[in-house]
Amino acid sequence: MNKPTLRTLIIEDSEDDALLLTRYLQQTHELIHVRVDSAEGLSQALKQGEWDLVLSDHSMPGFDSFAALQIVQQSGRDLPFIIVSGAIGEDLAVAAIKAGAHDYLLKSNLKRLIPAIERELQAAQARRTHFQSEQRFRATFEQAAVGIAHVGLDGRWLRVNHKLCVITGYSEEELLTHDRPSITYPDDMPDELNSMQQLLAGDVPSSTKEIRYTRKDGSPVWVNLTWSLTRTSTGEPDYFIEVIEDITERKEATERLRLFARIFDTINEGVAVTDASNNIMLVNPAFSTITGYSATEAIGKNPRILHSGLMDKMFYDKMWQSIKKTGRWQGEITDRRKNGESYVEWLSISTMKDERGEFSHHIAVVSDISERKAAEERMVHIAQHDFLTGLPNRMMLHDRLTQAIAHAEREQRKVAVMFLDLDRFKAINDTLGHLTGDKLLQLVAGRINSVARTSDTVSRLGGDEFAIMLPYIENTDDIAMIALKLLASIAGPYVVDGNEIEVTTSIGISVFPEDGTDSESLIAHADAAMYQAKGNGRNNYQFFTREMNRRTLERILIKNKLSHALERNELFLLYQPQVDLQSGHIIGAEALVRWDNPLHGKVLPAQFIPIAEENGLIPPIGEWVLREACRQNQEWRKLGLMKITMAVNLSSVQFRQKNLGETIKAILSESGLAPSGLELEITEGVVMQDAEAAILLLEDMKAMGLKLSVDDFGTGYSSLSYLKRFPIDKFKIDQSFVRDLTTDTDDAVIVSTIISMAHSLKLKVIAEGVETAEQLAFLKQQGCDEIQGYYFSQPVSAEEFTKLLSSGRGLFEL
Ligand SMILES: Nc1nc2c(ncn2[C@@H]2O[C@H](COP(=O)(O)O[C@H]3[C@@H](O)[C@H](n4cnc5c(=O)[nH]c(N)nc54)O[C@@H]3COP(=O)(O)O)[C@@H](O)[C@H]2O)c(=O)[nH]1
Repeated sequence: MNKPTLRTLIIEDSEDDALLLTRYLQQTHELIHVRVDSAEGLSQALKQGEWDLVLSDHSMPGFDSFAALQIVQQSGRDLPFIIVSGAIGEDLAVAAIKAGAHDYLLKSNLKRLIPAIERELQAAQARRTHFQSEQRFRATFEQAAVGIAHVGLDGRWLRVNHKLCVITGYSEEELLTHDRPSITYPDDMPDELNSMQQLLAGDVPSSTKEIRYTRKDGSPVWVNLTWSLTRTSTGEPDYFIEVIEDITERKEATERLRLFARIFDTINEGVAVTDASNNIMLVNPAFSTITGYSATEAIGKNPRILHSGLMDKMFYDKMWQSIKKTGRWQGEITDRRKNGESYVEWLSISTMKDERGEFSHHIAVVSDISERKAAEERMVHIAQHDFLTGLPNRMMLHDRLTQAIAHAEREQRKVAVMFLDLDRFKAINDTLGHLTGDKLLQLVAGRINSVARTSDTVSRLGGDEFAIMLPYIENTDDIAMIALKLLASIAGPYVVDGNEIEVTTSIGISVFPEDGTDSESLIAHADAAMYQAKGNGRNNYQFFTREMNRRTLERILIKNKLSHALERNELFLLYQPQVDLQSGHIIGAEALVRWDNPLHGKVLPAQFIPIAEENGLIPPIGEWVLREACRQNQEWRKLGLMKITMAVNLSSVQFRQKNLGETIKAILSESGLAPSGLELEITEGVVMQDAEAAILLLEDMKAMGLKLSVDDFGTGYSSLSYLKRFPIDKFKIDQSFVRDLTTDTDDAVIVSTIISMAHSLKLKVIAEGVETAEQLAFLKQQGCDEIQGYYFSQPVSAEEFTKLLSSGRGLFEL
C-alpha cells in the first residue's frame, strides 16, 4: 500500500533528533522534508517549497518555536504547526497554543505524533475548504450583476455588494450607516412594509416587488426587489436577504412603448405597416378614419385597395424606384376611400430592415390634406379674384395678359386692353352709400361680362375701375365696336335698393404691340387713354396716343413736385367775388388756390387737388389755404373795406380730419377774423357720404359761428329729409346746370327747382359759373340770391380784389 506523502518542514538544531523524527514519520508516510534551525533558514524554506506541516523544536540556539511560529504566520500559509520539544513547560505550551501553534508533544513520547499530524492535516484541509467557499461566496456577492444585501430586522443594511452601491449611488460605508427604508421612494413604502410583514409572519417564503429607490443624487431608480428571511437554527427571524435588480431601463423602455402605442393610436396621421410581401399587418385608428377601412378590413390586404386610378403607372414606378434606392419616398397622392370618394393625401413611405439587412417592413404615414388643398385653392382664388364681383383681379389680369402677349408674339396677333372707369361713381357712393355703390359695381361687372367673349379676361382693378383683356383681335375696328357695345351696355339704368341710378363709363384702350410690349405698360397706357376719355366729356372711349403718355408722366411729376410746393412758397390764392343779386354789391369772395411751379408753370387746382388728395398732401395745403384766406379777409376788414364773407373749399379729406374744428378755431384766433367772416364750402357728395356724422360735424361748425354752404349742389343725390337737418346757410348751384340753362330746359327746371327748394328750407342760393347777361337775368327772375362767375369777375389776385372792394363797383355798374 502506498504511503501518503508528507512534505514536512522540520525546525530542529539537533541532527539526531531530526533523524529520529524523520524515521518515525517515514513509518507511516512518504516523507519529503527539510531541516532548518534559524529564522533565515525557515524563511528561505517557506519561500522555496510547498509544505503540509511544520514540526518545530522549542528551544534552539538563537531561535525558538515562538519566533518560528510568527515567521510561518507572516508567510500567510495556513500550515499545521506542531511543537516537538525535549522539554516544554505547561505555561509555555499554553502560551504557544494561544499564539497559534496547533499542538505540542515531547520528543520522549512520539506516540501522539502521527494522530496529532493527521488531525491537524484534516483541520487544515477543512479550514482551506471553508476559506475557499468563503472566497467563492464573497466573489459571487461582490461581483454579482444584481445588488445583494443583508438587512437586519431593524432595517439596517448589514452587508451590501458593489452593484447595490452602483444602483443607489451610495458608497458601501454610506449604505451601512443608513437604514434601508430611508432610500425607499415614499410612495412605495407601504408595499415594502407589507412584504416585510408577510415574510416575518412566515406567510410567504420570499417576496418580489417592483419598487423605486431614491438615488443619492435624488433621482428615482426602479428596482425589482426579491427578498427572503433567514432564520436562526431555532427558527427565530435573523436577517433579510435582498436581491435588487435595476430595472429602470426596462421600465423606461416599457413606458416608451406605452407612449408609442398611445401616439400610434391617437395621432391624426394614418399609419399602416406592411410586411415583406407588402401586405398590411398593422394600421392605426387614424388610418381607418382617413381611408374608411377598419383594421380588420385592411390587415392582410395590399395597399392597392386605396388606389384611386387617378395616378398613372409611371407615378407608382417612380415611387418604388425611390423606395428601393433611398429607402423612402414622400409626396402628394390621390387615393380612394372605401366609399369610393377620392382624396388628396401626403404620403411618406419608409422601409425597415431586419438584423440581416433584409427588407422586412414598409411604414406608410398618411395625412389627409384634402381640406388643406381645398383651402389653398380657395386662397389662390381669393388672391387672384376680386371679392366683390368675383372677377379676376389685377394680379390675375397681369398673368393672363403676360401669357396672351407671349402667344400673340408667336402668332403675330394683337392683344387689346380696355381700361374702364365709371363716371361720377364717387358721387353715387358718397350719396347713396357704399352698400349701394357695391351692388351697382356688381351689376356693372355683370354687364361688362355679358359683352365680353369667353376668351376675354374681365377684371376689376379696384374701386370703380375695370379692365378687359381681349387676346384675339383682328383690327382696331373690332376693338372700337366692342367699346361702343360696352358704353351702351353700361349706360342703361340700374335699380339698386329702390334707387334708379344712371352711370356711364370712360374707356381707355391700348393695343399690343403698338402701345406696349408688356402687361404693365399696356395697362398703364390704357389707363392714360381712359383719363383722356374723361377729359373728353366722359361716356366715350379713347385709344392710347403718345401724347397721353406724356400727360400721365406729367401727373407723376406733379405728384413729386407738389410735396415741396408749400415749403417753396409756390402756392397762392386768387379771390373770386360773390355778388348779391338784389343790391349788386360784392358780399363775399371764394378763395381759389393756385400753384406756380417753375417747371410746370401755373397749375390749376383741378389738376393738383385730386393728386394731393390721393397722396396725403391735403391737410397741410388745406390748412395753408384756410390760414391765408382768413388772414386776407381780416386785412381787408382792417383797411376799413366792406365786410365780406370769405368762402373756402373744404376737401373731403379735410372734412374727415378729426382735428378740423380745433384747426379752424386756432386759425381764426390767429388772424383775428370773426367766425362769421368765414364760410366753408363742402360738396354735396362729401356731406351725403355719411350724412349722420356730417350733421354732427356741421352742427359743431355752426356752433362756432361759421357759415356753411353746400357746393356743386345738384350733382349728388341729396335726400330732402337730410337737407332739412343740415345746419347750412346756402346751396351753391353747380356750374354745369348754369352753363346751359338758357338753352337746355332740363337745366333751367333743375336750377329753378333748387332755388325754390332752398327758399322753402330758408336757405340762400348762389349760382356759380355765371358768364352771360342771359344767365344772370334768368337767375334773378327765379329769385336766386347771389351769383359768382366770369360775368362779374374772374378769380383775381388779392391786390386786384382790394381795388374792386375800394372802388365799390357793383353788378349794376357793369
Ligand atoms: N379743396 C380745395 N379745392 C379747391 C381749392 N381751390 C379751388 N378748388 C377747387 O378746384 C376746382 C377748380 O377750381 P378753379 O380752377 O379755381 O375753378 C373755380 C373757378 O375759377 C371756376 N369758375 C368761376 N366762375 C366761372 C365761370 O363763370 N365759368 C367757368 N367756366 N368757370 C368759373 O369755377 C371753380 C369754382 O368752383 P367751386 O369751388 O365749385 O365754386 C373747384 O372744384 C374748386 O372748388 C382749394 O383751396 N381747396
